[in-house]
Amino acid sequence: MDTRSRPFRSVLYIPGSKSRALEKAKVLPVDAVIFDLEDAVSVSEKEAARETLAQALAAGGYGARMRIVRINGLDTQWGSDDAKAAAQMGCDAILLPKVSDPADLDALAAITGDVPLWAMMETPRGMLNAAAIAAHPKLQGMVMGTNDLAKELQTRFRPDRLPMMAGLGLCLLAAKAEGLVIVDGVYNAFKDAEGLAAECSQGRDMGFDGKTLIHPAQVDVANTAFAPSAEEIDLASRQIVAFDEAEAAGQGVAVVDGKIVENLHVATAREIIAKADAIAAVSA
Ligand SMILES: CC(C)(COP(=O)(O)OP(=O)(O)OC[C@H]1O[C@@H](n2cnc3c(N)ncnc32)[C@H](O)[C@@H]1OP(=O)(O)O)[C@@H](O)C(=O)NCCC(=O)NCCSC(=O)C[C@H](O)C(=O)O
Ligand SMILES: [Mg+2]
Repeated sequence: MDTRSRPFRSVLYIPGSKSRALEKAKVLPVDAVIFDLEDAVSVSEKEAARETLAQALAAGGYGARMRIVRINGLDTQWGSDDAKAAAQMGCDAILLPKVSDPADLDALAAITGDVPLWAMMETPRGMLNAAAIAAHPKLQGMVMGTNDLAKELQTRFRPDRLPMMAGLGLCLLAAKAEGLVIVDGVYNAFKDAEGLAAECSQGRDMGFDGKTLIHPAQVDVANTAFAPSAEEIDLASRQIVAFDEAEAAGQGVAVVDGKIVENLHVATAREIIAKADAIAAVSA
């Protein structure tokens, strides 16, 4: 499936070192998995996790879920070997942490060849260079790293995420300008479904494609928040019908529920229907 036409409502991090979690992902209704070799794996397990992950991916069983491998940074002692190994794992993309400059992606691509790349956006310099990073020819998607960003910015976590907004906004603009997928950061309190739902709702309103997650308990909340609602699908369907009828009658504008519907609204309506169809396809 083409990356832009597949859903990314729920993108679950799985530590590459945890065989049980690697197995569990095969039955979870997630749109994508980030197999992590970076922060979720302790220093003492780095090499073993690389091998465990290679075996899990070789065994397969992840179905339609997009398989993304997050390696350690190339400035670490594991990064280069991770990159070489990930390029042979048959994954769908490789995710590089702490991308601050397009040259970081050049360095990775020199090792990984044609494998599509994703970028963790989580440093102040990365925020400022978001447009240039998004324009990298091998880049397919961006993932917000809001924990690292908070650390670098020395901000406090707030429910409204006000201190993050400049960075989130810059990355969203950059990703949208280049037609990339962009996924929001994690919600750390994985037992707080209400807080997660509020943050997912905010992320959806802002235009993120989905949410990165750290625990299976978070999956249903994200899948619901980032899917078109029944009301949105119903309205989109009626807008398309009304606009088609208006056009057939030689008019450029229709009215639905007291609001005008122009060709740009119909384009959005068609995207909503396409997303609902894509979700139905992966859920079947
Ligand atoms: C947070 C956890 C350490 C909690 O683990 P645990 O105590 O084992 O949870 P449970 O007992 O509730 O687990 C129940 C079952 O679910 C499986 N499980 C747990 N987590 C996952 C997962 N992420 N993927 C798949 N399956 C998972 C358990 O194996 C249990 O299964 P079973 O026994 O068969 O029922 C743990 O959830 C965890 O390690 N989560 C991932 C943490 C992580 O990946 N962190 C790094 C990414 S966040 C980040 O770095 C973002 C970014 O870089 C930034 O800067 O913001
Ligand atoms: Mg991080």
